Amino acid sequence: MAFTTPRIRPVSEAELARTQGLDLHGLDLVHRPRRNRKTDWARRLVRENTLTVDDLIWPIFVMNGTATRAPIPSMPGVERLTVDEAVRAAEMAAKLKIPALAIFPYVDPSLRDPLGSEALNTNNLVCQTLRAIKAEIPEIGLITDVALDPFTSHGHDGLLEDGRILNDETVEILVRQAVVQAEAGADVIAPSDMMDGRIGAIRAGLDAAGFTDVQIMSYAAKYASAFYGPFRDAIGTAKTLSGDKRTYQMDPGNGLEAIREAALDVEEGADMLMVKPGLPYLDIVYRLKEAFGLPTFAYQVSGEYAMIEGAIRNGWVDGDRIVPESLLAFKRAGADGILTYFAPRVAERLAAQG
Ligand SMILES: NCc1[nH]cc(CCC(=O)O)c1CC(=O)O
Ligand SMILES: [Mg+2]
Repeated sequence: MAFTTPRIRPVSEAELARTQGLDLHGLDLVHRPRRNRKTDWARRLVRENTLTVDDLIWPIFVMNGTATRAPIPSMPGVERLTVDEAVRAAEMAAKLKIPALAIFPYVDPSLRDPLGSEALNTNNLVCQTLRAIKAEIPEIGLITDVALDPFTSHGHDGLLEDGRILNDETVEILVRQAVVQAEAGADVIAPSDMMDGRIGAIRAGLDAAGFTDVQIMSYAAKYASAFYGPFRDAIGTAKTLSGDKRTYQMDPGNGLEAIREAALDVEEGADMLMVKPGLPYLDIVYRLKEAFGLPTFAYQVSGEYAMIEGAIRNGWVDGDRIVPESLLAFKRAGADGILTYFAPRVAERLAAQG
């Protein structure tokens, strides 16, 4: 029989240390921040920021056809939806109380041309989706992307001439695109093109067409980022894009420039600001919220989604915890809401928690 030392009472770690010759003294502390973390109720009581379903905007991808969902390989768990499926998704989102959807089209390649003409077709995929959702689920907010990249054969957000992006000519088309979207039922116009002067021009165009109540959420600080890779797979521009977008999207090294860009958009009439990408640019979210105090949003973009979801699917991180933590970080930085592909999953969890 193995010999075991009988224990009269449990020995604390501190006592054990003492028997081994370590002399431990208490600290004479007034401040012990850990007191506020001692229990779950105390932690909840002092928590500065929380994530709620009201913080979520769900970006969805739409395509032609009926009753079909097509997986996007670089965004596991995300699918392109035909318009009827998008209506079902909107219904599910409204049930979960997600405030708004952001709509992005996969435009049939045969409809793409150098001018992005299909963007102005009043019956294009975006307009069809807007009308279909508005008819059935009027209570959900609909945000549309203003930029030409889903519609151009070269994959750029604006018009190209000898490899140069034509700023002012592009803005003229974007104004018409915004009006076409507003006519089809868009509640919020979100220009993601980064042309100079487009916010003021779009505001004037919307007002002249009678859409004074349509809001503008400006992608005020949008960086030229590799984190958009999977999105370009989703809308089918990854292969066609000629060159890169560094003459209009911002240099990742710049912070002060984001404040100047946002100041112009505020002056030109933006109702809300957005920063994109999200987690790698939280300093920009913080700075814009501090500087302008406008409703400020962040886009947790496709590449961020792919990184997190890829790690979850490999079992490397705990998805139930890492997703809400990543979104809470945006709130802490000052964001009023987050565009995230995790929106329905998070909304479901929040609803289950009550
Ligand atoms: N106007 C383009 C646009 N609108 C939203 C995204 C990216 C969103 C994401 O990566 O999830 C992009 C990509 C780009 O600029 O090439
Ligand atoms: Mg600008």
